[in-house]
Amino acid sequence: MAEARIIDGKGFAAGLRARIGAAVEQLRTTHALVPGLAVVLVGEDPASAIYVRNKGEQTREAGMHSVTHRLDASTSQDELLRLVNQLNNDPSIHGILVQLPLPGHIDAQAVLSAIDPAKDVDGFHVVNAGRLSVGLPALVPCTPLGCMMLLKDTVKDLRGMHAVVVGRSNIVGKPMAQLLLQADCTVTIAHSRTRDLAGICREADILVAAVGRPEMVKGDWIKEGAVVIDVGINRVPARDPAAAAAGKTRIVGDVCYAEAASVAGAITPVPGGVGPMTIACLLANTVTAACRSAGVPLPAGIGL
Ligand SMILES: NC(=O)C1=CN([C@@H]2O[C@H](COP(=O)(O)OP(=O)(O)OC[C@H]3O[C@@H](n4cnc5c(N)ncnc54)[C@H](OP(=O)(O)O)[C@@H]3O)[C@@H](O)[C@H]2O)C=CC1
Ligand SMILES: Nc1nc(=O)c2c([nH]1)NC[C@@H]1CN(c3ccc(C(=O)N[C@@H](CCC(=O)O)C(=O)O)cc3)C=[N+]21
Ligand SMILES: [Mg+2]
Repeated sequence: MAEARIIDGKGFAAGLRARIGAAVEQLRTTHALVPGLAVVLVGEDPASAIYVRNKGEQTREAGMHSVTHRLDASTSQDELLRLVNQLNNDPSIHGILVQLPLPGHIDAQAVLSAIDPAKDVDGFHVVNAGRLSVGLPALVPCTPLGCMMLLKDTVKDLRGMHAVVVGRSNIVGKPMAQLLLQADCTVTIAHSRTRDLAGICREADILVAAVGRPEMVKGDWIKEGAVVIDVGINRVPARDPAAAAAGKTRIVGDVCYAEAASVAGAITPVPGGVGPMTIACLLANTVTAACRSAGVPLPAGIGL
């Protein structure tokens, strides 16, 4: 069997950002509309700090307005809610993202519920989750949206395919399953209590792994020719023992890539697969939110 086709999320994301940049330029010149994104980071989590910096840079590169609020880890829930409320009422801001995880003393659900659903570019508010599940226009969570764009680009006709999603979180697994269902896939959602996970995965034409366990999905869990979307971002010790001893790390997915690549028909790498799509879709959602708030038609080429 030939090696799997590598799904180039990094390249696809660069193309999407270019289309977003062109759309932003159009909105500015024809509607005097500049989409604005506010990212809120509470505390010092180093991984989160990198993503937040990338989000700010890529937002500005696309010609959008970008603000980042870095708050101390000791910030109270009330202070955070006040900031969210201020951003809800700021007409220059069309999208609000509060980086997760939040420190333990803050109720994340209370904060997410305080975001104006029209500015909820993460798509985590119950109003957007509900709209997605009943098939109304919604802001769709960025990671599943990005996975879906890659799938539609990879597979000609998704209808009737058996999609298995491993993971049922509100931010990845559940909305991913909703989007696959909307695309007429037959969807199985697996999780930590699923019996015979390997056997169920082996039935998948499309396998989405969003588990958070390094290289859990093995090559013999994958059907010959299946499309594998690896959402996992797991930091593990560097391959070189000396480097590992010095604390160096590398990133791997939830799928054992080396094994999977000789069985699958197509697969996303980690890094360079789903991750870059997540940030590009955040920019896309911000443009979508800005257009809806201004009553301007959505630009073509930046959605599903
Ligand atoms: N590329 C990107 O842009 C993004 C990547 N991620 C990455 O995706 C992964 C998943 O993230 P997220 O959904 O937030 O994680 P969560 O921890 O919220 O959810 C993990 C899910 O996996 C299930 N699970 C855990 N262990 C097993 C197991 N042994 N067998 C089967 N299922 C299992 C859990 O089941 P149960 O519900 O029963 O506990 C749960 O539903 C992480 O690696 C994360 O870093 C996340 C967001 C964006
Ligand atoms: N409110 C909120 N929304 C999120 O969307 C959100 C969040 N909180 N908390 C953390 C997770 C994780 N996440 C990623 C974004 C980009 C990459 C990414 O760009 N990855 C690159 C680089 C990986 C690297 O080298 O670090 C890649 O996979 O190629 C990964 C993961 C968004 N998340
Ligand atoms: Mg990736």
